[in-house]
Amino acid sequence: MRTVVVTGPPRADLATVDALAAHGAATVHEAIGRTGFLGAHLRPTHLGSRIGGTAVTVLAWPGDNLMIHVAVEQCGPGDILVVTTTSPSTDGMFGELFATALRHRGVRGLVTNAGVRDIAELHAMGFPVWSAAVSAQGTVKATAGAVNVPITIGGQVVRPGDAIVADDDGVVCVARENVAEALSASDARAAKEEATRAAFRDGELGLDRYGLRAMLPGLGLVYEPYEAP
Ligand SMILES: O=C([O-])CC(=O)C(=O)O
Ligand SMILES: [Mg+2]
Repeated sequence: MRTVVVTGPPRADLATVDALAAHGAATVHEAIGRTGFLGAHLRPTHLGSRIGGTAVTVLAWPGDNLMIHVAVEQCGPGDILVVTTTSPSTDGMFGELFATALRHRGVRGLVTNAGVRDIAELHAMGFPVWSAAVSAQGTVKATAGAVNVPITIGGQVVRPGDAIVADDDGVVCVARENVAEALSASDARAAKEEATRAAFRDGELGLDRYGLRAMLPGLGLVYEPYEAP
């Protein structure tokens, strides 16, 4: 494979990405029409992080982390490194040394559908990582791949400079040209959910609030409404 390194992709506006990330992955995913989700197989190595940032993408060979070393130099403040391999691999190609180098450059986290390691150290550092596997298996540094080309994870295309929102619910990608629109849709969804939350707090049922009760007979559902004592 020919190595492709593109410097300085057009990045989504970071202030808008930050506002988007505050809504969290599930809200953003819903607000943009249930698209952009990178898949339930990507899990955080430790719970409790919610980050947003702009993607620097890596296409590496399985069992080979050379291109992550190449990519580190392309990363700047507000970026999130997003790594895939040319064929499936669970090898631990990223760990606390890379996290240390990325943090120095202002990178906010790592997303990969391959494997990572040094979980205790990553946790202690508070460096957020989402991966498809955890593995002590080491990797070589031998094969050229690509940095900052469009990649695919979970059927979702991630282009350099796209917005990434990641938290305990998983990872969502928003195309960089759609970030402002995604933010207003997420703001609207959050306002709607706040009103629903207040109604639920007061005892209103989803069956009534969403107009579902009228549908039930048509679905053949026979039920007795329950009157709480
Ligand atoms: O160096 C490696 O091969 C990956 C790793 O464990 C680290 O980044 O700490
Ligand atoms: Mg290590």
